[in-house]
Amino acid sequence: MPEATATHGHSENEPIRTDLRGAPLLETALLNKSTAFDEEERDLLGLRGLLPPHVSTLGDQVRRTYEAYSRKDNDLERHIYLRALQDRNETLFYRLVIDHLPEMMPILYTPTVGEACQTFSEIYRRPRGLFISYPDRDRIEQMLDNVPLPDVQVIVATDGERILGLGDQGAGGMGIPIGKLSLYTACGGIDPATTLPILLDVGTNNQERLDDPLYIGWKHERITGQDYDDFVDRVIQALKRRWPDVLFQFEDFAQTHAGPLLNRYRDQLCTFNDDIQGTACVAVGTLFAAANVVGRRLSDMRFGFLGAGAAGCGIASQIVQALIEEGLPPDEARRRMFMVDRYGLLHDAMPNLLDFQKPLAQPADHVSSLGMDPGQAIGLDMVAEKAAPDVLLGVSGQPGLFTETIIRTLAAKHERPIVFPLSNPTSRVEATPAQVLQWSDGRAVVATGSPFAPISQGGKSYPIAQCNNSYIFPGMGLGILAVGARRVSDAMFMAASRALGEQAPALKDPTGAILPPLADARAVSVKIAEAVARQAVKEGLAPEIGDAEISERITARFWTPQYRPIRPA
Ligand SMILES: NC(=O)C1=CN([C@@H]2O[C@H](COP(=O)(O)OP(=O)(O)OC[C@H]3O[C@@H](n4cnc5c(N)ncnc54)[C@H](OP(=O)(O)O)[C@@H]3O)[C@@H](O)[C@H]2O)C=CC1
Ligand SMILES: CC(=O)C(=O)O
Ligand SMILES: [Mg+2]
Repeated sequence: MPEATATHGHSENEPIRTDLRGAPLLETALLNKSTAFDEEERDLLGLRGLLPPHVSTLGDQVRRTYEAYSRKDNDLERHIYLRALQDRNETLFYRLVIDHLPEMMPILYTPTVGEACQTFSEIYRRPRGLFISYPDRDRIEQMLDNVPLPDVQVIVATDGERILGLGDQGAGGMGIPIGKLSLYTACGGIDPATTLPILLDVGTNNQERLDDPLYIGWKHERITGQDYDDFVDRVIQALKRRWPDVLFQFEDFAQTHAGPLLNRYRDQLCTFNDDIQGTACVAVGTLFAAANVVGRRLSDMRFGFLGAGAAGCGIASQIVQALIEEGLPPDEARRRMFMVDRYGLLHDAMPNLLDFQKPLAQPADHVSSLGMDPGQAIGLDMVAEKAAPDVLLGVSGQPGLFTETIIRTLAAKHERPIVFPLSNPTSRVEATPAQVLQWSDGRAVVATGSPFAPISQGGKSYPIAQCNNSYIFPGMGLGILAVGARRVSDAMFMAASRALGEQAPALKDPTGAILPPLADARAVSVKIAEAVARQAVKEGLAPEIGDAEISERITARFWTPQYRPIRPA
């Protein structure tokens, strides 16, 4: 008998039946109501005396926990508090988080989740999710048997090698799947009983972690090559056998693995890579809105990138597709992309381009025609000067590389430069919004990957949009599950980008924000889910159902934190 099963799709008054009694029930986070168990439940479920006599409401509990949360003196302590609450009482955790989403998102997610991953071994309290460690590779089926809630519908998995812009965090990377799945529920209405965070523990090359006596992971250098591929394949095949329809999200894999794993598995199961595709999707959605603010079409613009890795190339590929859909020939669309990586601007005369970078490399003769020398490493400052991109995106994971000179150069060439320093966490941002606005005299349209407070400058306040894949994946998951999509296509991501772009306040008022407020995240996810689901049906990736039924299904499975009566089985 599972501890608790999926609770979506039922009316608020329909009882949940359980065999659990007394203390074990209070220990079961998905069923625990703590002081909100009513008199009848206390008698029927062996709780009398285990709780103080006053029966609280969920609202009382939210007030109590918010006060306790507010008393913590730093963000990591607030993170620890929220995670402990999640492990104690999930309904209350989600009610609290949803009621304070703009305030708590930076605590549960970037930037604080980065610190939580770095300190994961010290702040570890209770088990959550599945650690599949390389030495256990012959026991994967057995480990899957141990998953407490067997109705798994969404998995987020990482191997911890590229955690935000913080590099290899080994098993501490588990903080990311836990955080992302919390957002699936808080922002996308995915029933938490159907989610499973997974950490693929293949070792770590982070010496600090290896030297740490408290490190919770496998103390071994990372396995690589065929051993790595075989291990990941074993896990994925076992997951497919157990949950054939599961949505599997790859998260924070290093560049060497991110693209190859996606390409290997995207036609084998319902899967996507959030850093490649989710990031591309939110960036393109935000660019649709930004283009509206500056009163131009994307297909009239050029795009400069710092960082031609998983995120950078993912974003560029989807922008190319958007430009093609606006009418540009594919070659011309690609010539609009200026991808600057560690060794300079990518062009086709460069040796050692990675396979996924090749389609985005500039023709060397085009580079020359713009006055740049393909025989030399071409830096971003040169690209800013000679190619004059209208849009500059930062996905390098390196702080401070959007220098004053670069931003001033772009601001001299464009009335409204669009500048998105997207690297996470906050400590890795390529330039702060305050810098970008200062160096562009307040003319730049800015969005960042991590949250920043509004900037006041020259008597004006500028809201800073958080262009983060968290706007996308919750709605993506909701749409996929609602119609039972078998695969995740690029066109489904494009539909999500358009649905996001259409919700930008800037569409109605060009001085408005380019992304909807975080407080509206649940409504935004529903719109994205509808668009994604419709696209899946259109492509034959989901059963043929009409728009009205799609909306009904999304509403029916949208999970809301509320206490339902609990009764003995
Ligand atoms: N806002 C959002 O929603 C998202 C933001 N991100 C952020 O984007 C960043 C990158 O992620 P991802 O693409 O997956 O990582 P990758 O490692 O795949 O890509 C980073 C790229 O930047 C290059 N790079 C490193 N240093 C420099 C430099 N000094 N100049 C130019 N290029 C450089 C790297 O080269 P090399 O490999 O040689 O080091 C690599 O190609 C991270 O900080 C991540 O948090 C990612 C996903 C979503
Ligand atoms: C947001 C995200 O997925 C990242 O920074 O990796
Ligand atoms: Mg990520």
